[in-house]
Amino acid sequence: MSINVKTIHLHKLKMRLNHPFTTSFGTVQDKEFFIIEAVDDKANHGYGESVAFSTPWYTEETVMTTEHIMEDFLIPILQQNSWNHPKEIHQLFSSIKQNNMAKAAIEGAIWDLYAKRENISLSQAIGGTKSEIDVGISLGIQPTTEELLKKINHYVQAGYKRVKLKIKPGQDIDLIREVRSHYPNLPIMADANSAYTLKDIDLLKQLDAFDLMMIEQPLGSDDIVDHAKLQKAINTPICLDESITSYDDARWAIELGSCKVINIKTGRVGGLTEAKRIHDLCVENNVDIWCGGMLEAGVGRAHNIALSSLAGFNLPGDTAGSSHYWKEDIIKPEVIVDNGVIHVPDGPGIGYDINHEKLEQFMMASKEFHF
Ligand SMILES: O=C(O)CCC(=O)C1=CC=C[C@@H](O)[C@@H]1C(=O)O
Ligand SMILES: [Mg+2]
Repeated sequence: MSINVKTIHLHKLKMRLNHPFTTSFGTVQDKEFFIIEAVDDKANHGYGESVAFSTPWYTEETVMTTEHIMEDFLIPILQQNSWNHPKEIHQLFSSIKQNNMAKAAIEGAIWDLYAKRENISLSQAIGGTKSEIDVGISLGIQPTTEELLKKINHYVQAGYKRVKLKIKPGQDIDLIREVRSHYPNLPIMADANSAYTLKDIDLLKQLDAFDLMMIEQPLGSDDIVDHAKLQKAINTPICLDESITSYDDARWAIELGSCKVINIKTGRVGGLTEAKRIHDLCVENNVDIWCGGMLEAGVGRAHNIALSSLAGFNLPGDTAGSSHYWKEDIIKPEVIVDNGVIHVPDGPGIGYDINHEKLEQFMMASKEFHF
């Protein structure tokens, strides 16, 4: 059955995070992004969310490049070509290089629309089987170690299954040692967001003493060669984030031995279809996987929950509850974490309703494109 899209809306929103999020390369507090709303001939509404930040510090994309690519290239491709299933969209968009977050935002709205037309959940539509997913918490760099320990305590009490700490040169070994001394058995991981080079190998070797679950993206954001050298030299498993932007990136990294874990984010890899291919590849090769986060609002979070319901996601993801990020989210009900677990919704599509009042409240602009 073909999907007869009538309109795509690009709603631009701005929402303020409860707490500024600081990494090795900057701080985010006000998040601008797009909610993509695709409407079909039967008045079904599918939703996607763009995850690029306002500055290109995580990948090359920004809120403005996302808008340009969606409006001037991706939506016209959908208007000018015939297609029947969301699985075809990643291939259809392949004439446009990179710009994966723009592609994922549009493809995500079409996946949700498809699932709603079929009256199945998004999880079911992509082949998910889990009814519950385990979640961890990602804590940005804090002003003091006392504040970090206070936050860790809060999330450990709430049942989160692991804690991810952001590290950077000067705030690494001592910080991890301190946290580990307070929590001898807590599953802890560290994310460096590319803050180190191979010259730091002796320092990175010291991490082996703290029994970390993994170290995420210690080296260059597009590197897999130096990561392979580092993985041979340290026991701590390396998890790649920024370096994996496609199925082929994952295949090459696995072949080279650049990592033992992959963090899959739909935005970074261009959508759910590619994310699922990477999932399948990791399962075949016994590579551990978990679902990363991009400080999403409710729509993006719901997509992450559906993705995490695929059987191969064997480690807790960065999909914390709505209230960790926002005073009020744009979905109803909000995402609730119950003792470290999220129950995967089984209603049609993303399984959460849009809170239209909140959507309007946070909307800065809106454009529509007719088919
Ligand atoms: O809670 C989340 O959504 C995860 C937050 C998080 O760790 C990240 C979000 C965006 C960019 C990065 O700094 C980082 C990551 O690298 O995984
Ligand atoms: Mg990361």
